[in-house]
Amino acid sequence: LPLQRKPKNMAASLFRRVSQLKVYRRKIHSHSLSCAVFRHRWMKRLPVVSAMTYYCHGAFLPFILKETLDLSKFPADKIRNFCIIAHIDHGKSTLADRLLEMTGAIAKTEKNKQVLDKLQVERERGITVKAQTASLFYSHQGEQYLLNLIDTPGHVDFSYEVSRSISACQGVLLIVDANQGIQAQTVANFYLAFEAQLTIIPILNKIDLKNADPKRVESQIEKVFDIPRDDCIRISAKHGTNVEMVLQAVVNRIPPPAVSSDDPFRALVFDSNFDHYRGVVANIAVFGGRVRKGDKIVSAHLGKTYEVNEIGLLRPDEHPTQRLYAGQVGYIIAGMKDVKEAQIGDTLYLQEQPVKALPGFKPAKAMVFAGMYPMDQSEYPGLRSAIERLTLNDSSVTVQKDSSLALGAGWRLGFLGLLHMEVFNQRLEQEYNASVIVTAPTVPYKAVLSSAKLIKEHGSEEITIVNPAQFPDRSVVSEYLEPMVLGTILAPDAYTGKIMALCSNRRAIQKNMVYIDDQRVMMKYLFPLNEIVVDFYDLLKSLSSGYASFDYENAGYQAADLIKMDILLNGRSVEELITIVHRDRAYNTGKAMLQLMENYGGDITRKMKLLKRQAEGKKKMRRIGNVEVPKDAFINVLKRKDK
Ligand SMILES: Nc1nc2c(ncn2[C@@H]2O[C@H](COP(=O)(O)OP(=O)(O)OP(=O)(O)O)[C@@H](O)[C@H]2O)c(=O)[nH]1
Repeated sequence: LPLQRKPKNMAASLFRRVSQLKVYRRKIHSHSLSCAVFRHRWMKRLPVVSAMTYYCHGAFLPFILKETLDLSKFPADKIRNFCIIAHIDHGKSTLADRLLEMTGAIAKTEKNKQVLDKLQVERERGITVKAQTASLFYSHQGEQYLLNLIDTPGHVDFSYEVSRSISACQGVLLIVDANQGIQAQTVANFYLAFEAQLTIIPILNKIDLKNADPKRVESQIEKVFDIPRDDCIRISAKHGTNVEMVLQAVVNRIPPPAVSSDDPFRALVFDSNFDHYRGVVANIAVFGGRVRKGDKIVSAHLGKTYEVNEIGLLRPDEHPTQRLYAGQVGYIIAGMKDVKEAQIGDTLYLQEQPVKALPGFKPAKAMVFAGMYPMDQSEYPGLRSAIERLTLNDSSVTVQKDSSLALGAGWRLGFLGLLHMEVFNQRLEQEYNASVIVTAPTVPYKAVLSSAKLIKEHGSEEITIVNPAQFPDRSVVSEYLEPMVLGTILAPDAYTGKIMALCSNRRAIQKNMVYIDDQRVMMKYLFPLNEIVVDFYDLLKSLSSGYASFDYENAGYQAADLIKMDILLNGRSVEELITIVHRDRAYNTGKAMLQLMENYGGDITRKMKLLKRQAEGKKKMRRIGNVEVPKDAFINVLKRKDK
């Protein structure tokens, strides 16, 4: 490719030259980071050439990568698979950017911020929602290494993504903000990696900050995780300080995957996406043997056979290769039409060489349920297809049809947590232009049935209740159970009193309390999930002036004195307002909901007068029992949202 002085001319000349080539998949932008993959028509038998162009500080840096990049040069001992884990905002994505730049996977430019955060919600909220993978080439002491980096989300709702990323790795970079120190998710993520017996490299980030206190944070790491302080690497991901040391530590400290290319092929599916043109793109970690284009592979879960259409590395964009070998991490496209065919945790093997499936993952369990309805019933088909398409890429969302007298036909969706639910909602709106009504979230309660007839009907003694309206009557139940979580709170000790009062108000039982240094306390509490799902985190943050952090893990079910609370409007129970509450909470919860109704009361009379004059006024009312309530008021009560 020719290099000319002016970037614009360069772009024009590049476009002229590639006009003979078939543009393959990617759009070309002349003024932004552009990545184009071209397939040469008259060189069919030769390797397909991928040209990547980068617009960087006013100059193009074109270079060519061959699709036939010979991955056999990277036997398992030259491979390191690792992920980055940390508390939210401690700098995972920023460090990932630096690692990508230093190994030449992306160009060094202001525009390339958080390149692994691809979704619009990720960029807007500044959080990582979906784990991403990038293969990096790194040369160390005269040897070439292939480093596979998996960037993971930090928020508790997405810890499922963390655990499955961990399963494809031998080591982790545990990042801790040198100013904030260890936080609740640092602890939770540490244990995920520790229990999986991965090598843990502690990294203190943001040492450039004025208030950074790496010494104090190193002693926290020593005390809480029992990792020698000398193992810590002090860096500034923002400025690139000492990031080279991180790469060296990855090569020197993390063991290579213990696999062999001579074994039969088997690969673990650790993530999958749906592409409308090419079907399912599955991310795999090869645990043995090798695979190439044209191979017939079988998915252990469904026993279905597929032909491999394309395989390759993620850098972080897809880069096709001829083969993938044991120890390597990449993607595979094999004509699967539905993400359910590439289940996360599934094993792929060659048709002619069946192998034992790898231990997969426990499926993600929905912990928060809410009703979702179209604003108007005429929008139902559009919303249905939007939900179907979005769940194709997020298999942790559960979907059940539901209907309501006031809101019409809709769905009851299950999410991993409240943020997960909000993100899903935001994606529906942004990516599919759908407007939805979401009802107040509830948690999955259980009931142990005592009636033989009902046990027979349900096929089991225990049933899960995700819709409060279906709460079985006490006369047929021997016991109600509620989901519990073990919460970890880290905060400066000045707030301990306030935090303890908040927790006891939420029916929590203290399990443990330790000082991690002379000022910070770590507390463990057993909480009913229902008590923390909506506003606990916000309250905790505000009463600790933002200093407390919180994380939780599932802790099974416990018997609870639950009741079903009906709300009567003009003497009739309204199905949508039925709530499951702990007996002690019933009065206050009921009062709060009525208060909300009352707050909208003024609006109701005002709106009634207004709407009477409008022909379409009727449409905006919902007939509930024998009372007409403006739709807005009703929806806001359902959402438990005050004016
Ligand atoms: N001063 C300073 N700021 C940093 C450094 N590294 C990251 N940051 C800033 O910290 C904020 C959070 O960084 P991210 O990389 O988005 O954090 P993250 O851990 O990936 O966050 P999640 O993906 O949401 O979990 C951003 O505003 C970064 O610019 C650093 O070394 N020094």
